[in-house]
Amino acid sequence: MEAAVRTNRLRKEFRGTVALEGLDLVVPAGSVFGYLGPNGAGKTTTIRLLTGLLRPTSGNAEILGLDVARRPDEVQRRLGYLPGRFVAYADLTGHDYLRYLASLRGGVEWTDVEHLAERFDLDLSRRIGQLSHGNQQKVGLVQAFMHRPELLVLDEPTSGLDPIMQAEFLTLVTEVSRGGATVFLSSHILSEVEAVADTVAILREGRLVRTATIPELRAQVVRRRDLTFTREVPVEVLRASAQVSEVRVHDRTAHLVLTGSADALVRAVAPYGVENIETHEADLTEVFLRYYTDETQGDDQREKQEEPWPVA
Ligand SMILES: Nc1ncnc2c1ncn2[C@@H]1O[C@H](COP(=O)(O)OP(=O)(O)OP(=O)(O)O)[C@@H](O)[C@H]1O
Repeated sequence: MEAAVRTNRLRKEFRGTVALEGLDLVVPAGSVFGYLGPNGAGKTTTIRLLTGLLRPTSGNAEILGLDVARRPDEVQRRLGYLPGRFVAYADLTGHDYLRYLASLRGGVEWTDVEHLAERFDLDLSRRIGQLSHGNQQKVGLVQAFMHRPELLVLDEPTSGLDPIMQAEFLTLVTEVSRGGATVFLSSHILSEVEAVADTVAILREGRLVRTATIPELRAQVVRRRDLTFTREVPVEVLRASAQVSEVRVHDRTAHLVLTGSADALVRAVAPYGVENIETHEADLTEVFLRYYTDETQGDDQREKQEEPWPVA
């Protein structure tokens, strides 16, 4: 598999603080890769290592087949990079600033800049210092995309954007990805990652805790139903059901984890007098948050700790 980004036991320590430990990442060329983790997990540190702005304590990173520490200039020329805190020259207009960057970089079609500014409803004639945070962020986005890079490394790109602009950004990511570019996207917003990413990596306390495709994570979403019966819970029927993987009983209510069809289950238990069905639709957020908080415990222990009802 061709990798746009590959890291090998990448490690970064800041005077006694280990920000990143033994990171082995492979980002397939042409993919949209979501990079997630709670505050302080090491996402920005990773991105600064990938873009050659920091030197690793040990290990290495390759971008588009180039060793970043050895060839930072070439890496930076070929990337599109949006830093987490985008700062530009406040006294320049968006137009003059982007012209300046385009002349430094070379290979920029000015019509691409104009189209991007139009898409993001960005007024290039205003001084950057007078723009709102969200509009400054748009200048950052335009400079990251304007030279049609093969790889985009974006640190919290939708920070400050309103929902319409967030949606526009996601459309742009999808378009460049269809065009063959790779997008490495760090984010706190799970829904946007879910909407565009093929693969996500979850980082916690400087370590990678999971890399998975969105369908793999979706398969972990637990569907729960609480069925209350008019008389005693038909425990054996529920346990024998192919639709159910877990049964806990409290009084006349069965708390279930569904693995199959809810309709089939309801038909199977209808003769036993179902009084009420409550649905708890979990979403991907629940899966992500499990990795953010206590992944080290593993699923078995978690189940035991969360057991508020007697197990049938
Ligand atoms: N220049 C630095 N000097 C000292 N410690 C640093 C430095 N940069 C980052 N750190 C530490 O490294 C760890 C990871 O920080 P990093 O900014 O990479 O996290 P993050 O995942 O990007 O967080 P956030 O989501 O809050 O932006 C933190 O403990 C942070 O305090």
